[in-house]
Amino acid sequence: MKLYVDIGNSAIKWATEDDLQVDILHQAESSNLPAAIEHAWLKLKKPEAVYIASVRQQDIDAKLLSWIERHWQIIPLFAETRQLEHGVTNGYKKPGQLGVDRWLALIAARALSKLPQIVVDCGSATTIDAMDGEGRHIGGIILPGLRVFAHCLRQNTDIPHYETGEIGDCFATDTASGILTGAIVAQCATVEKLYQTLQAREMGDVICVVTGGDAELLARHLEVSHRVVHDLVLNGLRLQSGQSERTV
Ligand SMILES: Nc1ncnc2c1ncn2[C@@H]1O[C@H](COP(=O)(O)OP(=O)(O)O)[C@@H](O)[C@H]1O
Ligand SMILES: CC(C)(COP(=O)(O)O)[C@@H](O)C(=O)NCCC(=O)O
Ligand SMILES: [K+]
Repeated sequence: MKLYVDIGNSAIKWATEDDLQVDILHQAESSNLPAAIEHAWLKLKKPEAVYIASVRQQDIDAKLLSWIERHWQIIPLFAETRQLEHGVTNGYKKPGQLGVDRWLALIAARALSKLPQIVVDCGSATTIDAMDGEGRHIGGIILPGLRVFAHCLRQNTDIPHYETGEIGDCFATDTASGILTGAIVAQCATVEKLYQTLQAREMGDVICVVTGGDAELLARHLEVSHRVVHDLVLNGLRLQSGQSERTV
């Protein structure tokens, strides 16, 4: 059994080879590792290999690494951002600077379609990357994710306490809804802008793939056609680890 692990700034996600065949993804908060995974991982059959993609600090990775060594006597392999892999060329000036989660999402997206693509990952940050029909990553942007967006406002203003908001149209009529709607509208409008820019550049069809913890929420409000793929990063990790492409 192979275990694939994606450590983001908010959540740790994991899946076995079998889980990925049927789009199952498990998750826990990534703030308290390894305690957050211990209960679930102790129930797993001992894996023959563990592959990790992490955008967290090295001491967090190190704690998980020693848990894995202690319980399963194996040393996990860490994914890395590359210059060229699975038909995708990294567009960053310094390729290694691109987050490994973004890189893996790109190679998984390329395995899904050879059309030009916008790849959106809605997590702690929302990243939006563009890739042309030749698999060239053109570049992308980083926005605060939906939660961070609201958190930033609370941290930097004396905005009075507010309850949960709802999204109606663009014109919210209470504080909570104004903040939530602001975050969603800002992100959707940005995705749409990059989509249209790529469409004009490529002069043809473009597809949009959305992943990450807030994918469904954002997707509900996106006006461009799109597809939600929850396990995009884990599928990229699986590809980098040497497994063949899967038709998702
Ligand atoms: N059950 C859930 N538990 C925690 N966060 C969730 C859940 N469902 C959706 N979310 C949202 O997903 C976000 C985390 O998404 P994720 O892609 O895992 O982020 P990251 O890769 O940065 O860890 C959270 O900020 C939250 O808004
Ligand atoms: C942009 C990110 C913080 C996103 O992290 P996430 O929301 O998945 O936790 C991460 O991909 C990262 O640290 N990237 C390095 C900088 C870059 O990609 O340019
Ligand atoms: K992200």
